[in-house]
Amino acid sequence: VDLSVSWLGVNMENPLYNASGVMCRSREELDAVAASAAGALITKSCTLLPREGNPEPRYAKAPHGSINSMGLPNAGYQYYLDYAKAYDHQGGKPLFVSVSGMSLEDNLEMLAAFRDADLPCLVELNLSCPNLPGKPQIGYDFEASSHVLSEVVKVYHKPFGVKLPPYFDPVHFAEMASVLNSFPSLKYVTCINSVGNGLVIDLDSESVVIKPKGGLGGIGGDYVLPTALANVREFYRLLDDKHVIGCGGVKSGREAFMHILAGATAVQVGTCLYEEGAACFARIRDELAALMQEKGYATLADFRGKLKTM
Ligand SMILES: C=Cc1c(C(=O)O)[nH]c(=O)[nH]c1=O
Repeated sequence: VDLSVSWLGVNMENPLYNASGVMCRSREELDAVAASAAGALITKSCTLLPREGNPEPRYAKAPHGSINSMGLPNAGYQYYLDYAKAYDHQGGKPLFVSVSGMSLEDNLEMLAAFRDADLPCLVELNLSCPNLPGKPQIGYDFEASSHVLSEVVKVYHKPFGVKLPPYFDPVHFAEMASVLNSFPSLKYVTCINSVGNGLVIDLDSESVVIKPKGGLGGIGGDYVLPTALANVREFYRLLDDKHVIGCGGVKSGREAFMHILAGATAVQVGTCLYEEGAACFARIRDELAALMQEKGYATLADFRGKLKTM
């Protein structure tokens, strides 16, 4: 079976890569993803200046997934720009850079810097960080999203992507799709970011499990798979001439297959990568290949977006 996928000028030997935020804050972590069986790699969302992030513990494993309120800890955009400048784009795997400025001005300054560097990597604007105390997720404000994107495309003229929060209402899917469709250079969306502000309680200690925000944090893992699949499917259906990248609940070839069946061009792994390490990519890749073999599919295109309805 052929697991390769080529899209937006990038060629991936398989559709799997890390979810932004997991195993991608330092060059050592990024190199580990590049050295693994992953088909691509994406950086931790970056801000204008380095950030320590929220107080620890800020990540916890939960019975069916994870909770995090990292608070956007990152080395600052220059660090990832330098990594992208030094990266072997020809021989290496596709590199994506995630940008999540603390303000529109910061985002525009970072995007201008990536524009001027004229690198082959694709830039992804994060509209959905749920863990900055006092900062609403841009993606939940359709007018704000439209304004931000209008300003972004004035500065950044190359194809780019956005990381979206999960939506839970058909009207919201339609509204956000309408906003996104008005930006032709926006060529892909990644669905979904963590399901924001969940609360995991430890019964023995009768306590929350992370320190920031009274224990509230973004939820990932098995808990979010149905929501992730719905977002992939709805945006696959509603967006014109854009790719959808699936993220959420992928821990085996099965969920990767589901995301692609729902329409995903490629698939990211977050919680499972955090817990299992980079070996998960070879395992999930082989499981996906076996499933395709079993079902008689030779390529991803044979079943991409072909979810049956009743
Ligand atoms: C960029 C910040 C994010 C963070 C974080 O750094 O807290 N966690 C997430 O689950 N998603 C994010 O988008």
